[in-house]
Amino acid sequence: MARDPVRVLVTGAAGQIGYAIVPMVARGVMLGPDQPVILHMLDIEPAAEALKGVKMELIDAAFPLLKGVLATTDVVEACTGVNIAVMVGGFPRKEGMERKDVMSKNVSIYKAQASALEKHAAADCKVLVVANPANTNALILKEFAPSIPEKNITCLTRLDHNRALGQISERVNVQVSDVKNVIIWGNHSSTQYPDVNHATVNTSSGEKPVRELVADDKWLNGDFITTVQQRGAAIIKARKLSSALSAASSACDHIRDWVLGTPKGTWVSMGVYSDGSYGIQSGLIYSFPVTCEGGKWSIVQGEFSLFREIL
Ligand SMILES: NC(=O)C1=CN([C@@H]2O[C@H](COP(=O)(O)OP(=O)(O)OC[C@H]3O[C@@H](n4cnc5c(N)ncnc54)[C@H](O)[C@@H]3O)[C@@H](O)[C@H]2O)C=CC1
Ligand SMILES: O=C([O-])CC(=O)C(=O)O
Repeated sequence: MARDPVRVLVTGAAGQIGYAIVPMVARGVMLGPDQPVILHMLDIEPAAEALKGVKMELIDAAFPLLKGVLATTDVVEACTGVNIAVMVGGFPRKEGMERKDVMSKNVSIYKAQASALEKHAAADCKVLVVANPANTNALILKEFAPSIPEKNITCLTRLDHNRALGQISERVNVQVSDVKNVIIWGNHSSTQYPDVNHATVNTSSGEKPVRELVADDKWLNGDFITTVQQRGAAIIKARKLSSALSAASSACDHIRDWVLGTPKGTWVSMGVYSDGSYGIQSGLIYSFPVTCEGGKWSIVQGEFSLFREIL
């Protein structure tokens, strides 16, 4: 029997990440090849024409899984009945800025959109905040939408996680799909801590620790960390625009694993509300290693004595 479509909201849909992510959602990259979707796309009035153009292209692409497209500048209409909300709307930083420098502009958007989501989204709506500063925007959304369960509000640090996997795969010269269990701790900002102390590489003779294969602690404790922390700035310097295709792809990874589950023995990094694990203040939105099952995430516990020492 055909499945009911899932309604996926993308805010800021006329922007760079929006333009990259909506075809991914429509093609099944986010929710799987058998899951029909209805896209709700929100942007603001000055981008209304561009948003119309994105809708036209989605129709022209004739995606078999795409069962409807709503393109609107009305936040209530956009949020009504959505099961998944990917919150990209906001302003990106420019070269030389930190992500917190867009805080005053973007935080007010999340305050305003929280109540529309709270009142009009489906009761079990899963929310992913992408717009920067992502942890803060998610925290604001959580504070201003108190009836959305805390567990349903997350932010994107999967891009940092994927960047860490990419750096290790380049360094050891293995497929990125053979590297797993890096961890991004903290904020999606230059203060994050990319941790490879429990990461492994799948080799012909079994799983080997990343530290053993890289065999260069100076690099792992130095340039590796700063490269991941500063990758967003490096992309802005090179492209004169912030990362978009990798952000869109990582946002799909985040939602797919949350909804469909993480593979056995694998964890991923998600910005989630802290329950006090690892001594992190309860209620903050913080990136932890998580596993997902049955549409729920859980913080991986008890494996990381080394991280405790760092703290
Ligand atoms: N968490 C992460 O890993 C990443 C986060 N980002 C952040 O994602 C955000 C979007 O980036 P881009 O797509 O490159 O920016 P963009 O400027 O290309 O697109 C943003 C879109 O949001 C729209 N917008 C502005 N205010 C809005 C509102 N109140 N409601 C709905 N839409 C609104 C704009 O009109 C624009 O179309 C930025 O804050 C950026 O820093 C970017 C890359 C990675
Ligand atoms: O660096 C930025 O401003 C965009 C972003 O969050 C990233 O690429 O990680």
